[in-house]
Amino acid sequence: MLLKLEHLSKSFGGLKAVADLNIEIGQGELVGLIGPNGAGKTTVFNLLTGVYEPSEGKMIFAGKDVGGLRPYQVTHRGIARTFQNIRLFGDLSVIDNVKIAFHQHAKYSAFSAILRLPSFFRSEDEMESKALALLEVFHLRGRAGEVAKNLPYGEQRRLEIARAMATEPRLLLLDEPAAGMNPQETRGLMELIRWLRDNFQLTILLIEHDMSLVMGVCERIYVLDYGMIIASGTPEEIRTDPKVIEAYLGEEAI
Ligand SMILES: Nc1ncnc2c1ncn2[C@@H]1O[C@H](COP(=O)(O)OP(=O)(O)OP(=O)(O)O)[C@@H](O)[C@H]1O
Repeated sequence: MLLKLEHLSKSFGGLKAVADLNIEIGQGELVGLIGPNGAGKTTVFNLLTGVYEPSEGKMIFAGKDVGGLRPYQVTHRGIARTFQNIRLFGDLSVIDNVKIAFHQHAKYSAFSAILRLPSFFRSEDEMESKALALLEVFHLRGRAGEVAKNLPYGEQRRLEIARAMATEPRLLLLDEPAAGMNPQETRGLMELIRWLRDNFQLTILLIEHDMSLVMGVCERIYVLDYGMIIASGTPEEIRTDPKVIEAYLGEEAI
């Protein structure tokens, strides 16, 4: 098991945003986390990445408790994320956005081996080649010199994932990666997510409201409502679960 959340809870004052959560994710799995607005999904990511400390419970990643670690320590352990609202260095070039992320990279990685690159980059040239190789993967190499904020929205989202990948994670957390994308961009994103998982020995946990993406790429799905898991299973099981339909999907989804 790569990630195990045991009785994880987070309270804000009287509000239990996450309540007694139990989640297990195996190496290489592609798992979805869905649920209505305010269900606690982003709070789970904030707990996992050290933004918040759990009120109760444990988070075991790669056999070690990551509860109470600072965000940079979590990155070093091999967990990376993207945000619901894109967070890039808008005034910097596309390639500089990636280079900055290299500085926070994790120790463990299949990344360098896959791109056939040495795992250490002593010179600026080496850093440049590694950044370009990564941009190539995300079909952004031609944009390397452009200012990040000038990219079309879908490309900014891809750049955000590229930056997360630059830290060489074992677990990638994607918070609404399809938000604001048109259907064609969403289809491209689905292919990219599958490709990343398959080629980087990556495990992916994603939050998403776009059901075509969730049902299309996830092998397993957890459904949160009021901080609690109300269902988990395959996309087919989730689609037809009466509790999920009532709390989230609505009758029209059937
Ligand atoms: N820092 C905070 N302080 C107080 N309450 C918070 C804080 N962060 C989240 N909450 C509350 O916790 C609950 C869960 O919020 P969270 O953002 O995790 O939901 P979500 O499932 O990600 O929702 P959405 O789909 O709208 O992004 C909400 O009621 C929210 O208002």
